[in-house]
Amino acid sequence: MARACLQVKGFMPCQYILGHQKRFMGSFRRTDTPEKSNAKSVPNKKKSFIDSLRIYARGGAGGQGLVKFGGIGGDGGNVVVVAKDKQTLINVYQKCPTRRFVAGNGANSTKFCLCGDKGTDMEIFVPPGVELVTDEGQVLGDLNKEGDRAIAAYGGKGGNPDNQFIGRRGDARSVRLDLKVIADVGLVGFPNAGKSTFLKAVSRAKPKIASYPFTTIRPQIGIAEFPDFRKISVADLPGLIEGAHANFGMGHRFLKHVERTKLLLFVVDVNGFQLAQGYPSRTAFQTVLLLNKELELYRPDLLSKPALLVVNKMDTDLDHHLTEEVMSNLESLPVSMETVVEEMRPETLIKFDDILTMSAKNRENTDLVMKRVRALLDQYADKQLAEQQKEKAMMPFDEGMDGIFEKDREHAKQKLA
Ligand SMILES: Nc1nc2c(ncn2[C@@H]2O[C@H](COP(=O)(O)OP(=O)(O)OP(=O)(O)O)[C@@H](O)[C@H]2O)c(=O)[nH]1
Repeated sequence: MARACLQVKGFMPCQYILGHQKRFMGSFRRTDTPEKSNAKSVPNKKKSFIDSLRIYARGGAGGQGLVKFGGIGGDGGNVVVVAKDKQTLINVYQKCPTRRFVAGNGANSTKFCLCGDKGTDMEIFVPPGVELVTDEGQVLGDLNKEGDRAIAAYGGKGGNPDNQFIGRRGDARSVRLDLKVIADVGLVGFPNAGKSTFLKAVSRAKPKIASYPFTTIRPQIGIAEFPDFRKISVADLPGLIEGAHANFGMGHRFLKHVERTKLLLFVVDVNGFQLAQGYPSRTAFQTVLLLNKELELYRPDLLSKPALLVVNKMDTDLDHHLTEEVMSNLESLPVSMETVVEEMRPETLIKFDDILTMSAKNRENTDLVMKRVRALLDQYADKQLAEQQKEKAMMPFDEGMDGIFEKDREHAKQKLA
């Protein structure tokens, strides 16, 4: 990717962008793959937020059986990860800095107690939104709401006739607890576009706002409340940069939070984006295409999410010249794509449900944007419900189909007779 960037005139090599971002972000280290980054990640004790934690989980060993009396050993306990509200990953780390979680062993069978007791499960409480992933990339579970559970490591079977009464060892593996923000709306944009300002305008959240890029280095969730008490959660996600899909500039750590939001709200600065002096300058239209491309290269299915585009900082475009330019370019897509270099062009274009303008700073049109967001969320929820009902009606394993199984049973009985 870095090489590809270099070949294009005006394209900033990703490592340069990264180097610059590093300066802005202080403690962030370069990571080429998420696995690598997490393999090394030991949370800084001073950090108040982490969105990924690698743990070692070992199930308890099975108890020994008693051959003489045919006694069965107890099964080893499991290491279970449980979603709990108000829990954080940093809590998990603070409670167990070694990040080693071992479940209890099953009890041996004795002549006084032929069936050994099962080992105690080890429970790890994590915040909802955590995904359990092994080093091999296997997803063990997705904990979306309080009470959801997944097993990180199974306990070994107790000794029994099948294993010659020798209790088995439990599973032992490293598991990554990957937290992905769950929100109705995810704000997506380049740094400095005004995402945090928008969040502040529509909710009571108090995100950090500054005129330099990468002010937001962790997702912030605000709740927008309507007069009829309807609430919509909005996640301010850290700004993306070119090459984020290839994990440049902590790209994956930022992009992963987009996955679980229901609607994507793209925020672009009408003046375009320039990381700093000496870096390539992008027009607002180019930033839309680049964001589209980053998402496409990271996970193409994200493009099918409901999406709204908001062109921000209208107060700075007094003669509306820039707004008209970006609007006309967006209207004449895909023809207008011919005006940008090929490397910026996405293969599949996001279908925006609407394109709006606002001034987040002056709170102009911010309510209108939220009203549109609400209408779209409702529209998509209705659509989803209708689809689910349609699917249910077509499913053979439905209540209405019990009769068919009944008929099958009757048919089998007749055959046997
Ligand atoms: N003139 C004007 N300035 C704005 C507007 N919205 C945001 N800004 C300014 O733009 C700068 C960046 O705003 P942020 O809200 O921090 O931008 P962001 O997209 O959250 O930036 P990152 O945290 O880097 O991702 C701040 O100086 C804001 O005051 C707007 O509508 N008009």
